[in-house]
Amino acid sequence: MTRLSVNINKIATLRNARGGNNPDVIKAALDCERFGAQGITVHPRPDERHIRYKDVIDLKKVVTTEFNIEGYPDERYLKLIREVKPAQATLVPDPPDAITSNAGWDTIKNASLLKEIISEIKAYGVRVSIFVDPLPLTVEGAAKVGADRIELYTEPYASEFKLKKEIAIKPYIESAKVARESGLGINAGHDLDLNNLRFLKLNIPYLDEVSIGHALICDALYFGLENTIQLYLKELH
Ligand SMILES: CC(=O)[C@@H](O)[C@H](O)COP(=O)(O)O
Ligand SMILES: NCC(=O)COP(=O)(O)O
Repeated sequence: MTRLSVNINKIATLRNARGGNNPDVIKAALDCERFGAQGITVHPRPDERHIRYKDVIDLKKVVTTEFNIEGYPDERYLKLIREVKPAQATLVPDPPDAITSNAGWDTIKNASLLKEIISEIKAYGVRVSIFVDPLPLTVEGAAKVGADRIELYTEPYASEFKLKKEIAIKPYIESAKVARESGLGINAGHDLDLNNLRFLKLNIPYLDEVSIGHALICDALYFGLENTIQLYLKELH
């Protein structure tokens, strides 16, 4: 079964736009779970443009599905992981000024950094996933640094999907095969939506989890949050 983890960053974007507490991020997370989400993902960024570090502490108290915290492993992120001990920490190589995530880790160049950080986080009993491009050698590198899972960065798939989906999916099939042979779990995320999700799932049926935020929250503006979550779940079955 492929779990749907809803990334609620953009709920926090809307909340922060007016400085109050509407929409309420905690309520939105609980509603996502009530509507069928099998996980909640957040990506607190250093500038707190959307999810704030305090949101993460508050969410930990109420989230009952898998809590996945994404981020660059700087000291503030590691302190948060130590304190919150989520089900999963997803390490992303984003610089602080990145408008959004736009690349995976170079698991060969960053091997010693990742090895040290991953063993620290795993010592807290937290599963570690690392965000990677769909490159077989990079995936092998993820296994060598001790990751439990990879998260395949799916923006290239999403942008090429519209032109030639059979070509767009190929590196992901290859990388998922290497991941499976290396004993890694397989997550995927970034720019997944109602148009491209089913084809990804059909071609990587053993996908453990997809984390979806931007497109899902945009869809919810038109279809409602409950209906939208159900629509995304249908694409995974
Ligand atoms: C790692 C990943 O792909 C998502 O966390 C994405 O970075 C969402 O971040 P924003 O919501 O800030 O675009
Ligand atoms: N890891 C991907 C994620 O959490 C959400 O990415 P997006 O759907 O907002 O592009």
